[in-house]
Amino acid sequence: MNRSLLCRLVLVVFIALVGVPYRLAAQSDSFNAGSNAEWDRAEWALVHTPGEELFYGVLHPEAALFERPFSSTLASQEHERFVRQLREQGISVVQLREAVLAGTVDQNGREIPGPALDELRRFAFRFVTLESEPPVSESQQDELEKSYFAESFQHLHPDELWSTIVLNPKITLRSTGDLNTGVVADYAVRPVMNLYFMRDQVITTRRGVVVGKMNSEQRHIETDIVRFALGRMGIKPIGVIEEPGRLEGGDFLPAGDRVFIGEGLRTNAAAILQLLVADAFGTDEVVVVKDPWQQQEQMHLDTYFNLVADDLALLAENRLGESKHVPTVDVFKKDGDGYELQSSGMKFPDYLKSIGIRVIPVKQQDQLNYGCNVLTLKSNEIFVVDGVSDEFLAKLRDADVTVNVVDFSNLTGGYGACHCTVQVLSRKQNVDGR
Ligand SMILES: NC(=O)NCCC[C@H](N)C(=O)O
Repeated sequence: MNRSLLCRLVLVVFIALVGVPYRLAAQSDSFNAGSNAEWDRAEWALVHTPGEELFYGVLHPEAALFERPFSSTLASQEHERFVRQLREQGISVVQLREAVLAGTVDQNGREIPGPALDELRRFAFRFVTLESEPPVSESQQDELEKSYFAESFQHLHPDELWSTIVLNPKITLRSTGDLNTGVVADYAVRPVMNLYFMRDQVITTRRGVVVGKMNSEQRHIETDIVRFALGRMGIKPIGVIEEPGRLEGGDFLPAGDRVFIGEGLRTNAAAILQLLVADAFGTDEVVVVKDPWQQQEQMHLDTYFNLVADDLALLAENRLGESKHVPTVDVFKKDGDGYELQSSGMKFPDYLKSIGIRVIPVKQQDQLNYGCNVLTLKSNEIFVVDGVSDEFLAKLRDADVTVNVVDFSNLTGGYGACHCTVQVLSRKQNVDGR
């Protein structure tokens, strides 16, 4: 059986077995999210300046999926400066917190009663857990939650609802018998300390936003938060990845009439199949970059590869030549309503050459210092983090790339840089079509 037939058969069997696991819906008119190519001018971006949730992460970096110890206070300050720089570049930056709290507080910080606040309160309530030690029966638990606890939750200010969402508190009650109020609690939190990596919870294709599914336990609920925020912004996702799919935004790069999607440590074939079946990319070609080297320091495609212009890319040197870490590509082509597998197994650098993309090789030390994780503002203009070598910066400038250097000394401690921290929700297509 030839490959294209096999691929079609897989799609047909998949749909027959599980249905189209993917809800396509029209986008709201109020905000047109969509990104055609990584080198188009960035217009709107969603970010999150880390707050109280990051403090818990820096207490034990490895448990938080972080690279090394750093300060959460200094990381927040660096992020605020970065947001200012993005705005100076003309990008409309939306803070996740502002989107989540939209319509619930006035200019003086007073809460605004109404449907928006009710919805936020209901949403935030899902992020808090109440238990008893020793455990009580289900009906007693219900009673605990529905009456006293739910009532106290009604008094929380939107700021506290936000804290509930990012800290995920768990309260365990113990009786103190007749002493004082008769009860004491132990408090635990499961903070969303990786939330500032706003690239990862969703992908923005030329058709709109798709909500992903995070691979790690620490990041699971982030997609719910971002989805809620998008709703507040009037953005209706065109799809949501379902089990057993895993999709993280760092694996996705739109490139005009094709997209690159990494299949590796964080994103799996099941998610890519769902995206193909639903035509979520809306492109003629889908290039699946299969990573033979799955490890945390190059967890996503955007940690070792990036696009700076329609004919210029960055690629980690240890993904080139005869290295055993060279990825291969599966290339899918649009055929009628679906996609068919056109080729499989070509080496990624050879494929890039075949489509006219020049590669700037990024030395291992520069890759480790997040040299590939640049944010492309428009064709041939990028943000890169401080700490990469002068040699690398010179190579970029020799290739006519305008480079804006930003200080991420603490932020990179979380294992990511400029690209990882920004979800570009819309880019303006270049007039000449490039
Ligand atoms: N796109 C990216 O490469 N994001 C970086 C995510 C870092 C985060 N600590 C993680 O391991 O998921």
